[in-house]
Amino acid sequence: MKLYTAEEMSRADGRAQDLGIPGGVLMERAGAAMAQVALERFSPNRALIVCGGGNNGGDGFVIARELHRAGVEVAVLATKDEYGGDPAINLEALRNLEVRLVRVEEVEAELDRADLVVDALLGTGFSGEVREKEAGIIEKINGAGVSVLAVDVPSGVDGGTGEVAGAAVFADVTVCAHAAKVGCVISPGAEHAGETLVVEIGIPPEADSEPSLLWTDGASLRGSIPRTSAPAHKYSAGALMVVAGSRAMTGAAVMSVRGAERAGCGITFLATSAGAAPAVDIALTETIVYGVEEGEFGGMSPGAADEILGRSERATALVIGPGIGTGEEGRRLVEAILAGTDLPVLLDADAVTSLAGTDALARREGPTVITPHAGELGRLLGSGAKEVSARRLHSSRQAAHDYGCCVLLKGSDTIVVEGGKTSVNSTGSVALATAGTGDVLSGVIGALLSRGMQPYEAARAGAWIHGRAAELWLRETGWPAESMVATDLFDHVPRAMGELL
Ligand SMILES: NC(=O)C1=CN([C@@H]2O[C@H](COP(=O)(O)OP(=O)(O)OC[C@H]3O[C@@H](n4cnc5c(N)ncnc54)[C@H](OP(=O)(O)O)[C@@H]3O)[C@@H](O)[C@H]2O)[C@@H](O)CC1
Ligand SMILES: [K+]
Repeated sequence: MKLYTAEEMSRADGRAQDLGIPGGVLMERAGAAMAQVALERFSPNRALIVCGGGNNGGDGFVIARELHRAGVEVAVLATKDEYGGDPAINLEALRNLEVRLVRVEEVEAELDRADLVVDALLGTGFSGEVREKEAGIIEKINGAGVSVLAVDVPSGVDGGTGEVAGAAVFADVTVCAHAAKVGCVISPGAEHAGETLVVEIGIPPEADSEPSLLWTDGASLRGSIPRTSAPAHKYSAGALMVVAGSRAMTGAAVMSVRGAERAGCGITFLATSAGAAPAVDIALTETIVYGVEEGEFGGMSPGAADEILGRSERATALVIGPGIGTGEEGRRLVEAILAGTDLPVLLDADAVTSLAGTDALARREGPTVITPHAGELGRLLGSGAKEVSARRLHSSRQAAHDYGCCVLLKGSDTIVVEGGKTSVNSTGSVALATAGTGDVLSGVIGALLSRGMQPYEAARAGAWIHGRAAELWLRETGWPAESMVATDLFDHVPRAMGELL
């Protein structure tokens, strides 16, 4: 699937028109294809088409004409007094056909009778906060409990970022013209979009440009995972040092290491607190477990950094963070390890949190991936979880820029950013919203780093494999998503990875 921002879409549209394809033709094809989706998905009897003053509204007029032609009883709200260009032409056709045009005061009554609303109020020409009049219409649509098909992007969602500053339509299906709009796949816009579909509208490949955001699907990763070829030994297949766990959190260490094993590490080492080591050792048959000096709170003490660095001599990458605990000791330990190695490092969970307010990341020259969720990134940036959740694309890009590392922002729309590159992951399930899945992810990406993948590619691939493993578990068990536990992922990580080879 191709992802376009509003600017990229309007560039492609402009180039198509420069090539001699009239804008009206694009609008006609968009509207006709979207009407077809409406008919197939919803089999409506009575549809209300809500049309704004721009080309999104113009698409809506075409949809209205097509639904009318198919025998659907159609009512159209046109919010602008005077239309111009292609929308005006299509509105005129509706008048000639005597399609019912309703006033904004009649919207509530129409919503009561409709079994489908087509939201063609605002498209890619919108950003910021919806004005009062349109916000009122959006609230009525959301309150009506009627199925909603959104045209191109749910009205009120910023098509280029997924940000929602005020009122925004909640759609069941969003049908995008030519390319999926970024705002439909990044939260919170993604939750407003429902299912996102793309229809062709006649823009030729000659009009396309390289998108600034990549959709991480299987095809974009196939062949990127290094294979172990003969002659191989356990170190050449990837040797990962995992620095994880504390007395209170032994599971995090186990899950990170086991994720790494299944993602193909030749050998795994674990450094954990001396108190946690015996329990962890029993759970990790294939791993070399080092119980290191323990600090005050049952975690590893900063003084353990030298031993950990020494034990990492034969490692090809490190994972630091799962279950190590936050606080002063954790911070000093992480800083000391980072200062002592140029190996590729993945920092997760507590390690990310503990680096807030330090320059340890910005100073570091070795390849680095951080894998925070919104709360952890909020603490790191000093902006808070709410701000990160509202501006996920902006926040992950800011962190990648400020800290000069690869950032993987977890969520249903996992975003990976490094330098000028940004991607959004395509796999996953709500099943992953359970304790320990993040630890597994750190191990999977750590393994890929240890096997020689570059940070951005390792993070993209790891996120895809992790999400795909959850999908495979759901498919195989048929169990409710809520019943999955993180350890269920282990058996499915290899199969997910197998799909990329
Ligand atoms: N071009 C293409 O590639 C193709 C585009 N296509 C379609 O066109 C769409 C893009 O059309 P677009 O550019 O005309 O903008 P659009 O989304 O209709 O928004 C403009 C309207 O929004 C209004 N408005 C703005 N801000 C507002 C606010 N805060 N609160 C309230 N209202 C606000 C603004 O009002 P104004 O400020 O002018 O009074 C104006 O009326 C695209 O999504 C796709 O569906 C397809 O037909 C095929 C090819
Ligand atoms: K819309």
